Amino acid sequence: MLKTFMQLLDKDVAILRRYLWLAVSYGLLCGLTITTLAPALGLLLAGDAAGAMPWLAALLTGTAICWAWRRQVERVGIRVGVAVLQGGRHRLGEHVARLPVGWFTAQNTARLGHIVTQGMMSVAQLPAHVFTPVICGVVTPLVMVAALFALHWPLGLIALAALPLLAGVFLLTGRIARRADETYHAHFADASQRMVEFAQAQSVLRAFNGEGGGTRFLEQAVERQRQSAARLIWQSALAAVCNVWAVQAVFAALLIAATLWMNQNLGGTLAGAEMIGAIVALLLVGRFIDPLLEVAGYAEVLRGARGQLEAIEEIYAGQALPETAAPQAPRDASVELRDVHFRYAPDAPQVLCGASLHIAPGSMTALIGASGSGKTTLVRLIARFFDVSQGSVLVGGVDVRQMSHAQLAGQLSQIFQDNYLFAGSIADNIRVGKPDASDDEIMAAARQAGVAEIIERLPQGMATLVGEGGARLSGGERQRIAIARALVKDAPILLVDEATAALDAENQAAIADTLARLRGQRTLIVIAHQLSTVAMADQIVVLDEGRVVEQGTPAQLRASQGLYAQFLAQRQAAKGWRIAAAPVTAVAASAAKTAMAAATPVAMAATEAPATTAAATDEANC
Ligand SMILES: Nc1ncnc2c1ncn2[C@@H]1O[C@H](COP(=O)(O)OP(=O)(O)OP(=O)(O)O)[C@@H](O)[C@H]1O
Repeated sequence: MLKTFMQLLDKDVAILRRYLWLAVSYGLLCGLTITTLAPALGLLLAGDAAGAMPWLAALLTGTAICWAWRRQVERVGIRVGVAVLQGGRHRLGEHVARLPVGWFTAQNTARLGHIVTQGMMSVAQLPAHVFTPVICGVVTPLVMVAALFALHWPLGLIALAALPLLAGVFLLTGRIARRADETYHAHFADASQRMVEFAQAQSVLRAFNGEGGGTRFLEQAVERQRQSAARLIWQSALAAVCNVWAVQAVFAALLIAATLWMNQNLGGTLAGAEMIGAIVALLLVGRFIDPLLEVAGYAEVLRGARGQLEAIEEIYAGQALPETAAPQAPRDASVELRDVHFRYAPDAPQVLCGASLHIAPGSMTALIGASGSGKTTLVRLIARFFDVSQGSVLVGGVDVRQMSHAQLAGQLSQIFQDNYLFAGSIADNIRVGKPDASDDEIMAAARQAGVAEIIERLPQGMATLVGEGGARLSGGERQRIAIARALVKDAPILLVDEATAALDAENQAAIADTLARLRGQRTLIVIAHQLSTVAMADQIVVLDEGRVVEQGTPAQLRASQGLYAQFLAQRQAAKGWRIAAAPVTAVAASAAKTAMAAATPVAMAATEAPATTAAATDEANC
């Protein structure tokens, strides 16, 4: 628990140490103050009021100091909580930002959301509201054990033996409810994820609702959450009752021992001082039990918080991609893959099996292949979303693992299918590519990406708000803004996933036009879906089952009668198309026209090639 707190606080950890020191010394002070009751009461019962005065004065002073000390403990506890909320979220965010993109599964994303919104708040409240009474509830009885020993050693012995016994009971009951707690949190995260999915997938759900409940997944998740919540409540109540019973059992044992001692005195065998001692001991027993009851009451809260802290620990356990201590600057805008093997997880099938290719600076490369052949994975590896399992990826002649994150990011711009627009204006979203871009630069990128035509139609132009995730725009408009954002960055290498499936012909043409304009200015690596794009490439790379099976100019591949030539022939047979080996400028100029006229994606053709699935792409195939 403390380790996670220290991780969250990092440089602010000194405040946690100060808090712990204050809380422990507060517990000690409380214990010492309570024990002054013993001589004070003893002397008063013996009729020595004058002798009791210094002890009563000590009791009063101790109480005043305890009160002031407690205020100080709480103040510092609140500062720890504030530091957790302010710095902890930030540090967790920094850690998560360094994790490979593969970490962001739906489950991890939901868990992160739950931690940042709810978990962090509960954790931040712990020092001020939970740790103080718990620390005090552990330290104070320890001091009182010494006092009980001094009064009557059998009582001290029972009290001492009770402490590890109670700790054992608390741990046991904590373990019983812990599994229920873990299940509840897992189901809570799942239900939250399903809720978001439900909201986002309304169009799909409504389209299929008649067929019998697309909401089934959400209903099942909510039901699982309800059941696990009921189990958690039941088991938590049971644990709380067991804890209190255990403390009451200790109280009963001490009471019996003290009463027996008193009975002995009533029999007249012991002196009056002993009798007074027994009465004082009874009082101390009561004060010994109070803090323990408080700890028992907080055991459930602590267990719940432990679940949150463990979830934070799991996030911290995610391994960031290693950064080199001696980064090397890229020499040019080339890209090279050398015998790259890759799988998404140790037990997952191999996705790339010895892929090698070289992309010259300033050239345009079209990646094509059947669905699942590894095109997106290959591009992700160039951007170092993950590290290769074997082989190497070089950007500008330098292994991406030997470059700093900033150096690599400075070389690359990306336009992927899942381009996300932030809630803000069109200009804000374009500026994400280059935060210090001038208005002229933003406008130039907007023009280049065809955004200028969009803003002309909008009354607020560049200041138009796009909504969360760009929800107020069409798929094509979002795509163009994402292109402008990538262009304003002005990186020498542009990675493009030509997501045209959801775009209309006009937008497809705009994208094709943009690519044509950029040709020769940057190194373009395009997962090509349009035959027009493929045709304007300097080089085509055909992937099949994670391997580069063909590589060359469009003319060379047509002539080689391989996979590329096959699907070209299929397309031509189906549509009567002809991809002319026209000069590049002519192709570029006709790109928009081609896309408008035919718009048959390469991916479609590629799916007609021998089917490739992740399951088929296993070790044996590599
Ligand atoms: N995050 C991931 N975790 C595990 N496996 C993945 C992940 N992303 C992709 N895969 C698997 O890797 C294989 C290659 O996927 P990839 O997306 O690279 O193919 P692709 O050629 O781009 O396909 P498409 O044209 O359909 O987009 C597929 O079998 C896919 O299931």
